Amino acid sequence: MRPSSAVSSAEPAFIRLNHLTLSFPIFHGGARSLKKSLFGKVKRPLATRKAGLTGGDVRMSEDTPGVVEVRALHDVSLTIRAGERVGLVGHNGAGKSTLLRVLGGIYLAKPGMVMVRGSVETLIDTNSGMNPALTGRENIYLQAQHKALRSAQLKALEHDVETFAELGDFMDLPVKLYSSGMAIRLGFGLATAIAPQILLMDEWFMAGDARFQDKALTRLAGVVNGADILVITSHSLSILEEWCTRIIWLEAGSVRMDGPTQDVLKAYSETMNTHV
Ligand SMILES: Nc1ncnc2c1ncn2[C@@H]1O[C@H](COP(=O)(O)OP(=O)(O)OP(=O)(O)O)[C@@H](O)[C@H]1O
Repeated sequence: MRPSSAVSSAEPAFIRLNHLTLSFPIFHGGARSLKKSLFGKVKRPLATRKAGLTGGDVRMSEDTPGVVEVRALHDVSLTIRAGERVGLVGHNGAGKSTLLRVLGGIYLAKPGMVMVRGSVETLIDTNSGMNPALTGRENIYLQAQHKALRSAQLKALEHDVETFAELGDFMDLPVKLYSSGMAIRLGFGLATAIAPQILLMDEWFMAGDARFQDKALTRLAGVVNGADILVITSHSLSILEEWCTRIIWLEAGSVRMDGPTQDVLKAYSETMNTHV
């Protein structure tokens, strides 16, 4: 099975976010010492600190009194249409992975704030969509079941993933015994076997060994060509330059710049260079 044909759908893929804000509560009112150390001296949200360094905004919740939260995304509005290859950049903790997880339905946002149309495949967590108690092969069968593949398609999927992942005997051992690199091989092979309309990808796939990275990039090219929309987060500007038509630069959970790849990467690099 070649990773090229997108799952057919009557309508082109489409993503829209409307004023999306997403926060993680980090402790409740009882934990006074942490609250005191965070807010005791400044008496105002740490959001007022110099932006663009690390993490989202640590602040007192406006909705739940006494709760401190990390605001990972703040008032993010954007539209991504079929044919766009979007890269997410930003400092550590800027909100890139959180945004990917929202688009992948892993974090739930309020209805009306997130609209995703089209089949979605995520390359976000090494084990996402896999049952660690099952063998690699059984996980392939599980995916085939979810996708309602017929017997011949299942055989093709099994052959394709097995050949790509090169796990040898481990294909018939439980995934929980795999190293992280081995889990990536299987997860990547499975997620890229049938191109979705929307591919959401974190840079973790680069964690494989050098040979795997070459194979992964070749395979990915097929998937990207088959998918309507790619959203990828990476700290590698060369990968983003190569793969993306548009870059969204996140800073402390907000969109700082959104535009053509060259323009945004230039501005981003200049700012990053002045921070070091
Ligand atoms: N499950 C969670 N619980 C609490 N806080 C979280 C959680 N996930 C993310 N955060 C916080 O949300 C903010 C954004 O994190 P996120 O992982 O989206 O950043 P990122 O841009 O992907 O960073 P990196 O480049 O380091 O991978 C960070 O401040 C992080 O501490």
